[in-house]
Amino acid sequence: MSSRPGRLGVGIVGAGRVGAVLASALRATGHAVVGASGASEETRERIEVLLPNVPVLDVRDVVERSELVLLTVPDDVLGDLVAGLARLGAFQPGQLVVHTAGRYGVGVLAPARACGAIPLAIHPAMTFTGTSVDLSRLDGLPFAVTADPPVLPIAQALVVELGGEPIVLPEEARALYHAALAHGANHLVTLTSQAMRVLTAAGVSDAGRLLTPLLSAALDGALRGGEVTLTGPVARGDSGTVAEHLAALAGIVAADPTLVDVPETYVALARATVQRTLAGRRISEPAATRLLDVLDPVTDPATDHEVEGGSGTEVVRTVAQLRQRRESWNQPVAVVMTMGALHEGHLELVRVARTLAPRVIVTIFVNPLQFGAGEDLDAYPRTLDADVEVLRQEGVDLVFAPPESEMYPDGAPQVTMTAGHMGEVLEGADRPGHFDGMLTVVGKLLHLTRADIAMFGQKDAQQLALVRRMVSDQNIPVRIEAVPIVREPDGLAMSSRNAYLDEAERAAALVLSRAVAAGAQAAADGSTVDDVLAAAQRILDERDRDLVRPSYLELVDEHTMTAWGERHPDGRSPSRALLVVAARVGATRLIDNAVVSWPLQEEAR
Ligand SMILES: Nc1ncnc2c1ncn2[C@@H]1O[C@H](COP(=O)(O)OP(=O)(O)OP(=O)(O)O)[C@@H](O)[C@H]1O
Ligand SMILES: CC(C)(CO)[C@@H](O)C(=O)[O-]
Ligand code: BAL
Repeated sequence: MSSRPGRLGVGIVGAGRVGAVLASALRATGHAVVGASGASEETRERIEVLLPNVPVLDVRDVVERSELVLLTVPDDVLGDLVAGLARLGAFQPGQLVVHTAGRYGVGVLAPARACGAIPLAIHPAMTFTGTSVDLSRLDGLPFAVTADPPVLPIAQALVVELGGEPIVLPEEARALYHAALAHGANHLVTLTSQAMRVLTAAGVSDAGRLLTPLLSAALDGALRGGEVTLTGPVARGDSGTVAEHLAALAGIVAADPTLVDVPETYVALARATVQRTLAGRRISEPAATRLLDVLDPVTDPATDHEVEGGSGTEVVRTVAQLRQRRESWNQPVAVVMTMGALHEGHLELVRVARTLAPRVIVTIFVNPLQFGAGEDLDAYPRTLDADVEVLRQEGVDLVFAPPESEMYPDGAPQVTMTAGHMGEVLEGADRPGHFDGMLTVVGKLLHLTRADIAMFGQKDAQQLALVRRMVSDQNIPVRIEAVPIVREPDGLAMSSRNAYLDEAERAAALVLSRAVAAGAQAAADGSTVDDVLAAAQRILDERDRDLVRPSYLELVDEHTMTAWGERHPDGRSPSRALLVVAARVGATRLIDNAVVSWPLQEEAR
């Protein structure tokens, strides 16, 4: 027991790093350490070094012999230990029972309190090595202190005696307090070692030396000034750089899978950084959206890696990643360009592509350039996860699903494609600029994928014709393959926009496929151009006029999109033409068409 007045006999249960250091500090202030318990060899050694001549006793003896019991066991065993000691009757009235678990207040000591002991919780906000080096760290060190109000001064005095600075915390704040400390300190270690591992992978021999000034300055800045001291690509809204980082990190993970935790952490922290810089109004909402797009889950190179390893379908989000994958292939490549929300029509393009080339790339990008003001850019269905899943089942090699910032890093491009007159008729008349935007992105995607073959659906016939024309006018080295329209069993041409239709609209929409089918039948029966149009028009006239507002119904040349009547005012029939129709069904714009061909004798007429 204590030898000098006011000094206490201190017992220490679980002489781990913290316990041994605190007990040693108490001893230095004149308290007697009457016993320590510790099962492991390491603990015993620590007791010998930091607490020489202190007897190693079993737990119960330590508690029974001391006026101040320091419980420094792991958080998870503390509750059971206290309850067990209480059951054994080891605690005494008036005894100070102190624990040092950050996460708990004094509630966990309730069984000791029930025995008349005085429960106190003190937690040094420090990481300890368990050696004498730690003793100097106690000087001025903040300690969280929790105790019942009447005995709070005892806990505070104890901390002051240890050289620390007591910071009083209510019982209910302890878990948050401890979460904040663990997040800040422990995760800082994880983060720093990740940065060191990546630098080592980049060939830097002394990563610690390289990082020390920067990380010290960053930490110092953050502690003094908070988030406003943030620098770097997120704070600048530089999504291109972030995308480049992700691509580079994906590269090192492919070379060394033990680094797989790094891109995951990068993405999580970059997301949080975006949110904070946005909240602090340091970046604009569009800049934040661009950054978050780049950081979308599938951008996570770790996920890419899994996808690649798992099934052979890889999802990439950046131009750099696409180029890297593409360069590793020597075989012919077919590309299927889509805006996602995939359906059987798209899958038919994929299936045909697979028969034409050993490698298939599918691009998924809702291209803002081809949407006019007031069109459905924002509402356009985006179902990336489901799309990737079906493409995986189709055995697609690569899915390129870039965020907008990858395709247009500087916003809308300055130099673009122009469709010319052919882009101003039919769809182009209703959607000014649509085909310019479409051709611009198709051109880019052809360059990026360096595809040998590109698949386009006959459903978007004017698009198909324009792409062929661009490829020819611009000498782009690619073969364009058209795939016939895939229809629902009742004839409706499949389209991602069909998802917008309600039941009544869905039924009313059938009038489009029925109209072009009627025209095609009339041509097969040998009718004149006018009669073919009239047959289609008759069906269109039967439409539900509240729901269907036709935009055009025309017979055109499938390569030039010029109306057949314009070219042949005499009404002579061609051998083959395209019957195209468009209408708004409710608020949804739908298109359809049919290739119509006349019997040979009609052609000769
Ligand atoms: N029913 C279909 N049959 C054949 N090809 C199709 C069909 N639907 C779309 N495609 C083709 O798939 C490619 C990608 O088209 P997109 O992603 O725009 O789909 P969509 O269903 O046409 O969507 P939207 O609702 O915008 O018309 C294009 O080449 C398009 O012609
Ligand atoms: C070809 C295309 C993918 C370009 O955005 C788009 O117009 C489409 O989905 O048809
Ligand atoms: N389906 C063609 C692309 C578009 O409508 O924007």
